[in-house]
Amino acid sequence: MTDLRVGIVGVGVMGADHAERVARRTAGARLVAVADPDFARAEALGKSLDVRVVEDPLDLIAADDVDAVILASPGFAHAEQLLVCLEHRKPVLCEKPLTMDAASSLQVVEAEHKVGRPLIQVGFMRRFDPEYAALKELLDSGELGRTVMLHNVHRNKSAPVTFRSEMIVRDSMVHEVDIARWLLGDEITRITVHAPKPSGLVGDGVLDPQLALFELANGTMADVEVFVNFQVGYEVRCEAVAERGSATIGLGSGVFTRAGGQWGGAMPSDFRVRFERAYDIEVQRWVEAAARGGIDGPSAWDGYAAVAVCEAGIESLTSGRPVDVDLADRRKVLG
Ligand SMILES: NC(=O)C1=CN([C@@H]2O[C@H](COP(=O)(O)OP(=O)(O)OC[C@H]3O[C@@H](n4cnc5c(N)ncnc54)[C@H](O)[C@@H]3O)[C@@H](O)[C@H]2O)C=CC1
Ligand SMILES: O=C1[C@@H](O)[C@H](O)[C@@H](O)[C@H](O)[C@H]1O
Repeated sequence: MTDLRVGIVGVGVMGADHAERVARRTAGARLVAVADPDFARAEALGKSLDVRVVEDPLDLIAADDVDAVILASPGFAHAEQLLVCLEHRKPVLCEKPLTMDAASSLQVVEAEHKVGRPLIQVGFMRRFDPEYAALKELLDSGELGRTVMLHNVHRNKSAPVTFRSEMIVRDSMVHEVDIARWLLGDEITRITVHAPKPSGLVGDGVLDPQLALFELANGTMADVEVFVNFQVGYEVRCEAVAERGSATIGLGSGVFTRAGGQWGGAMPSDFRVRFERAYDIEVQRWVEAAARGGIDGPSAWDGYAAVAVCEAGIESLTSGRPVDVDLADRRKVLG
């Protein structure tokens, strides 16, 4: 079988990481082109990986020698670029968030539905992380009884000063939104987001950290602390509490030592280190699915549902009150 010819749109932190992954360690795929409005950045990467550089992202999507696309552009660019991928019937792995608001995400879901087959996979890579996958398998086995709630922690070492309060919901908490829907097996119907007095180490007016509570249609609940300027390192934990026991993941990153009266281990510096294996598996499986013309992971609907929850979360952060999630009826949209 010939290699899937992949083009990458947006080659900042995540796009450059995916470019390296596709070019050097993904079987069945060949990186053929990169595009970024920051042409100098794209050119430097294109040169180092020996691939074509395209100035306009929409030209890359349309190019005849690109079979499938990875969108690692900023969220504000996703809606238009996704619609162009659909127009050209190109499988696309789109980094989260799907789009910036629920209305445009729903338009994307509807446009994909009109095409008649799933072409959009959303970059919720945690579903491919071996620890999260093992937790899901354990919970689904029923060994611990019915799962009743999740406690999550999501801490980044630091975030740029431009990372505002609503971005903490839309760009960071969105991962727990997806994980809660996936592990607990239902839609989130209500979200409350609170913020304590902010850390003194964050930009003026930025509400960091935040504490959120998700209520799901099946009566389960999940909480999450998101703290994007934690200073220490990258830490993502999840404890699932079930009727007959609990299970925690995220403690074992790096070498976990007990010595000299101390316990602990190295902390990863950021998501590229902690979730390296998850991104590798995600992209490998997406390449295999895209070569068959489809997806193998979180769908456009998953992306839309997460955006709808985050939109309600941003409203809750502002009002301090629980906000019901306004989600379209899946059966009506997808038939
Ligand atoms: N799954 C995950 O763990 C992570 C996902 N992300 C997601 O990846 C995407 C990119 O984020 P980063 O790489 O951190 O951002 P970044 O700011 O490092 O890079 C974004 C790149 O996109 C380019 N760009 C700007 N406008 C564009 C447009 N209209 N079309 C194409 N490219 C454009 C910029 O010049 C820049 O090179 C976002 O959707 C973000 O939420 C980011 C970090 C981790
Ligand atoms: O998606 C990601 C970033 O965009 C976001 O800014 C970080 O908070 C997350 O940990 C990372 O996984």
